[in-house]
Amino acid sequence: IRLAQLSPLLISHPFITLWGGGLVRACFLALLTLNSSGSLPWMRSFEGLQSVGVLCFHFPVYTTLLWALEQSIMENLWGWHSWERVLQGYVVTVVAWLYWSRYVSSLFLFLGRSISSLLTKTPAEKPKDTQTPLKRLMGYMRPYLWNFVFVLLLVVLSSYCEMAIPKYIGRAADWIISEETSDAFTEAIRIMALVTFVSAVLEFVCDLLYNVTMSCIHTSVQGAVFQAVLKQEIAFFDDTKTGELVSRVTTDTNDMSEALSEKLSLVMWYTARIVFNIYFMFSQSWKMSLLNCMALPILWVIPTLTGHFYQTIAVKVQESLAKANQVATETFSCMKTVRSFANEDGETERYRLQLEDTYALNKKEAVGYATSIWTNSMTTLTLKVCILYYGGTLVTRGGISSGDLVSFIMYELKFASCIEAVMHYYPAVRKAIGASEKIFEYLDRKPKLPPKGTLAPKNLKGHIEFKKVKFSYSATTDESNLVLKDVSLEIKPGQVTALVGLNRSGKSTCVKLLERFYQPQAGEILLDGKPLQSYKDQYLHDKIAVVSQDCLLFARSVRENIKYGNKDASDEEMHKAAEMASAHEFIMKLPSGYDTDVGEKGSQVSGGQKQRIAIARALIKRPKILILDNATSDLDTENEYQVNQALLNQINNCSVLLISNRMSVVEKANHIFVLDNGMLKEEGAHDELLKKGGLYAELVKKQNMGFRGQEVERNDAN
Ligand SMILES: Nc1ncnc2c1ncn2[C@@H]1O[C@H](COP(=O)(O)OP(=O)(O)OP(=O)(O)O)[C@@H](O)[C@H]1O
Repeated sequence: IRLAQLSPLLISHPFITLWGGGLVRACFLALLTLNSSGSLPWMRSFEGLQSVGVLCFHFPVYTTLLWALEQSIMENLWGWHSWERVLQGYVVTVVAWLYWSRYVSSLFLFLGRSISSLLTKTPAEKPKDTQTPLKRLMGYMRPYLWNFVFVLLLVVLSSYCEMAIPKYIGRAADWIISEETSDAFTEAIRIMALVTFVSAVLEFVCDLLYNVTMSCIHTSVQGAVFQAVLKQEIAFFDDTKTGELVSRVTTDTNDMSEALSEKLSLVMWYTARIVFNIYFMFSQSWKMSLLNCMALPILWVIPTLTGHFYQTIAVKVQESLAKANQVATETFSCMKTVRSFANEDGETERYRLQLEDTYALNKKEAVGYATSIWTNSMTTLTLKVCILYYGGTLVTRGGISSGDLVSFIMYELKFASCIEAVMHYYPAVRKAIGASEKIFEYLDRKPKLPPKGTLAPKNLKGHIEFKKVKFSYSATTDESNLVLKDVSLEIKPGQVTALVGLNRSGKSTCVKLLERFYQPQAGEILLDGKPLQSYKDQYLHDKIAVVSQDCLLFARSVRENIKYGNKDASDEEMHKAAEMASAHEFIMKLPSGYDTDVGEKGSQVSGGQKQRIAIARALIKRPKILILDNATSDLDTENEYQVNQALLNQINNCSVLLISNRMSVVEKANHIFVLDNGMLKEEGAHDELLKKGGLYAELVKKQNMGFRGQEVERNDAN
């Protein structure tokens, strides 16, 4: 190249050599890249070829720009093949490659997705797995499209007005320096005052409209996430911790909407200001503006890289915070257990360890933030010094007026602060988008439920049949994992059927299958001869009422708890249900009767009272099938017997499935099924089973012996 440059043909045309050399080098490298079998796939990609372009043409472009700015270019024209320049070329190419691969591609993706999501009519409720968080967010913004169009218009107008002010300051400065006519000065001041006022009013209206719109979007996203979580199958709740769910629905959506309402609006404002800033700068002095713009790519690369870093780290911080929340939620909800084991220090330690993890991630985040701010300040500072120096020389040469320089310096200062602001807020917006990924994960998750049923017959007999049902909580159907093994049983209409067995034999699992919380892996469950899944979900839950051992009450009044899911029920119906559950009497003695708040999880009432309220809650539905799964276990033997008897006597025309560990309670049942380790061992009436002398008889015997043993012990103690 050096020899060619010095040849008699080219020595008088250094510019042609510069550009021609770049072109030859680009063609040669591109050919090599595309034809060589050893080149890497990314090199053959569009980004790879772009990088070749940057490597070969950045220097001719740079030199030409310097020439346009009337700067000395002799050294560049004759020294572009030196090793320093070659090295500099590779450094610039690496930076450009990072810039292209991270920023430009994401910008194109952003624009493409934004436009397509705004134009396509796919409703936000029907997400596709491939949709990115950003596209999903745009989906929620679509109903407010016109609000956003109006906001954008206001942003443009107000930014234009704001950016016009330095121009009139420059004019006023020119008047002060020349002291010609006062008209120009007063006109400049008048226009300045007017545009300042208009800009302020527009900004106010815009902020108001934007924030109101964003709060609407926040509410709808939060509602949708909550609804999506509630729609999931029960197994999802078994696997996902409550703290994590709460964190996703509240903290994450709040963080996201906060960042999007505040930070995104600032990014929008400052971007519009940058655009008008550039416009006014070029109208003041295109040469100085060109110099200013040469620094732009460097100013953009930094936020892009830090933005990407933030996005990745934000997801990790969210996960870590969700885990810490889980520890806190679990500890507070089991506070009595924690206290009774005096394990406050243990729980504090667990929480501390989790917070340490979050702290480590926050430190990384802080390093990224500090680096981006520092590099940004350094670049803008250097740029300011260059502009002042170059502007000064232009004024002395008479290229521009002093007022123009004053305006330009003001534009330059604003430009720097706008770039700084975008750099500051842009990573936060990316971070919010990163955080929203997890939220949309829940929205996108399709519940693993069977197809919806359609049956809702007016008259239901309440006849249930289990036919060779096999079930395992894990996906595998290995014999060792099966909780129910070929269970066949029948609950006849209007009869009391009991299910007994040792702990963990699968009794409650049968109930969960009846409630359709899980699906059997083999066999089928029939209700009035039709498969259970062919019934409508709401219908099924109206007809089947379950009172289980862990009957949870909500932190609301007794009235609200009994009418839960049946808020239209009358007070008479509520009283009747409470009487049937032997609850009316004690409820009336509570401080505010039916309006007494039962406290969190029913902490303000005793275990037995809780269970009676839960029974009333089930009876108010007037169910066709009533399942009592150890529903009265918190009552003493005497009370349990009484409540059960009262219950069974009053319920007419209703199939009852009774699960109890007390044999005295089940002995009155019409039919008894005995489960052992997930298998049906025996069935029959109480007397038949006793005579048989099998597992049931053994259970009865052991319980009687247990009671007698306790009595003997008590007598001995007395
Ligand atoms: N959500 C679940 N996920 C995984 N395994 C479970 C789940 N619920 C119950 N199991 C397991 O299924 C088996 C049967 O439990 P199930 O609660 O049906 O028995 P049970 O006879 O009602 O016991 P108990 O009388 O103690 O209430 C047990 O081994 C239990 O650990």
